[in-house]
Amino acid sequence: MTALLSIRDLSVRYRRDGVAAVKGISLDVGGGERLAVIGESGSGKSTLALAIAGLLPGGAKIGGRVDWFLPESAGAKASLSVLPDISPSRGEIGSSVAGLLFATSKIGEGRDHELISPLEGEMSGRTEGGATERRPSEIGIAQTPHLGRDIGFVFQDPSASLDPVMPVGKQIAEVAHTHLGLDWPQSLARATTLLERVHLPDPQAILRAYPHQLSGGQKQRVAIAAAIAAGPKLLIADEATSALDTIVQAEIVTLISRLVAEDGMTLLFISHDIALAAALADRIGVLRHGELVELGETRQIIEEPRHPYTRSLVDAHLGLDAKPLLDRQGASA
Ligand SMILES: Nc1ncnc2c1ncn2[C@@H]1O[C@H](COP(=O)(O)OP(=O)(O)OP(=O)(O)O)[C@@H](O)[C@H]1O
Ligand code: NI
Repeated sequence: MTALLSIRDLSVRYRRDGVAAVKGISLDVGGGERLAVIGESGSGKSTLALAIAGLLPGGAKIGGRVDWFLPESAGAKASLSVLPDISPSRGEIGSSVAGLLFATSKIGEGRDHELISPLEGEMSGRTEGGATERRPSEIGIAQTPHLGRDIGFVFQDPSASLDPVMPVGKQIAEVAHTHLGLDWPQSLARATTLLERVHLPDPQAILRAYPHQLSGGQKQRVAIAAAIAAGPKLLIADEATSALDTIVQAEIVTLISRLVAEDGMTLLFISHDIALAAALADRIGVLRHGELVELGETRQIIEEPRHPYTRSLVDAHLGLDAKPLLDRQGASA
């Protein structure tokens, strides 16, 4: 399996004097694989996801590196420029959750050296006012991802990623328009197709609906449609089903699984729920207090966990529910 991205010795500290939220994580994510990362609240799952997507807040201190191996047609070559890049849109990303999915900024540009400084320095990507101080790249030819185009990000709360005053069809179409260069009628047609693909009833009506007119599950389907609208290589779902009831949760997991297979995407599925992770992942990584304590094939993690903590997660689940973890299937999506 060819790696899509390679994470080496990644550490993130939100505060200079604070403990690291993730510590020394090394991990390769293969192209087309479905990797779940599980762990209890506060174990660093979101921090890892945000670091990969280049979405950590400006004050975060990052060590280690993340290298991407995007196909020629996708990621732009890393910029070796050391000129300051003053980008207002980049500043917005740190401050606003709404619109992340639709961010048009080239968040990844030149980021291989910004995101992960070889020194444990301040993250240089977003200083106040959006000014960027560039460091010469350590990596040189590595390619860098753009949020929206190369990475689709689905958050736990769909309301946070959808604009409340814009019809959802327009929000999805904008992603296609921005990243694929489609004209507006083509972008709207793509939005309609995507609404069909996420199994929303009456796509023509939903196209014109506002987020508040949709249920939580429907909003999450819209958020997923927007996340995949530009055909990203990597889909990151961070607790994307946690706010939904069990049945809708299973439907959304099945939906994500189908879309990932259909589009040949790589999936990073973040969850505190080992059963959900087992239902769709090829491999599972277990985070505890910011460290990756175990990483293995789903079957090995469930049937022969090596780390005592993984074992306790599996046992705790089996104690609650006798259904074998590996035999679960999501409901139809
Ligand atoms: N913006 C932030 N500023 C300061 N500390 C933070 C910030 N975000 C997260 N942390 C801290 O970093 C650690 C890891 O948090 P993170 O959100 O990555 O965990 P998580 O596994 O995603 O948890 P959850 O399951 O609750 O979403 C926690 O101690 C958390 O309090
Ligand atoms: Ni989280």
